[in-house]
Amino acid sequence: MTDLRKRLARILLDKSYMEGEVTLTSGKKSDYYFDCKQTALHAEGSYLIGKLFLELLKDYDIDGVGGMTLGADPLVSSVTVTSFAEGRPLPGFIVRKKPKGHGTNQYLEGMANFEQGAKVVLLEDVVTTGGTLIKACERVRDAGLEIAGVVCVLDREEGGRENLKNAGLELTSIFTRRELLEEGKA
Ligand SMILES: O=P(O)(O)OC[C@H]1O[C@H](OP(=O)(O)OP(=O)(O)O)[C@H](O)[C@@H]1O
Ligand SMILES: O=C(O)c1cc(=O)[nH]c(=O)[nH]1
Repeated sequence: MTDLRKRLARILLDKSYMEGEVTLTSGKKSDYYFDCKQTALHAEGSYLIGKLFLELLKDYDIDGVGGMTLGADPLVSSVTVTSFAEGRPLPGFIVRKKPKGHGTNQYLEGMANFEQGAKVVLLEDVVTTGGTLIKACERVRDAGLEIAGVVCVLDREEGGRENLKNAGLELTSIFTRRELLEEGKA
């Protein structure tokens, strides 16, 4: 797994890291940004994310994974495909930012693969304040699922872990920002 982490760190730093002033989802300003989708939609990046998330999930007794669109969409697919290939099939679901508005008018997509009370882990690409994950968790609980954990590719170490803890959620990450920069150097 060390080798996989190193390879993922290189792709993240190469494809996803950018410097320059940006406004974040929370409205905060930052002088750097991780566009994680560039890595999650890269062939090897997608493979590595699936493998490393599954490794983080190996001790979780869960029925599936999900996450808030759009960042989590490719992550959910990576994990479902990899889980099948590795003999531990985990279905996935996606949480919409707004209810569909017509047809089923639902927030969650993919629910035919889940029963009420199913235990799930929510996936996230980048955590800054944790606000997106907290909102996703509310919607998932409202739909009758149980949250067994929250995991992300990158924890920017800007208070998200603490905010999630205050909301009763323990964050696990493939990388903290510090770890990513260390791994990328070595
Ligand atoms: O921890 P937070 O402060 O909530 O910030 C992190 C969120 O911000 C980004 O999503 P964005 O809102 O840009 O939406 P997108 O994935 O639809 O592009 C990212 O994908 C996370 O979901
Ligand atoms: O906080 C955010 O909105 C955010 C930060 C970041 O580095 N990457 C991202 O996709 N969102």
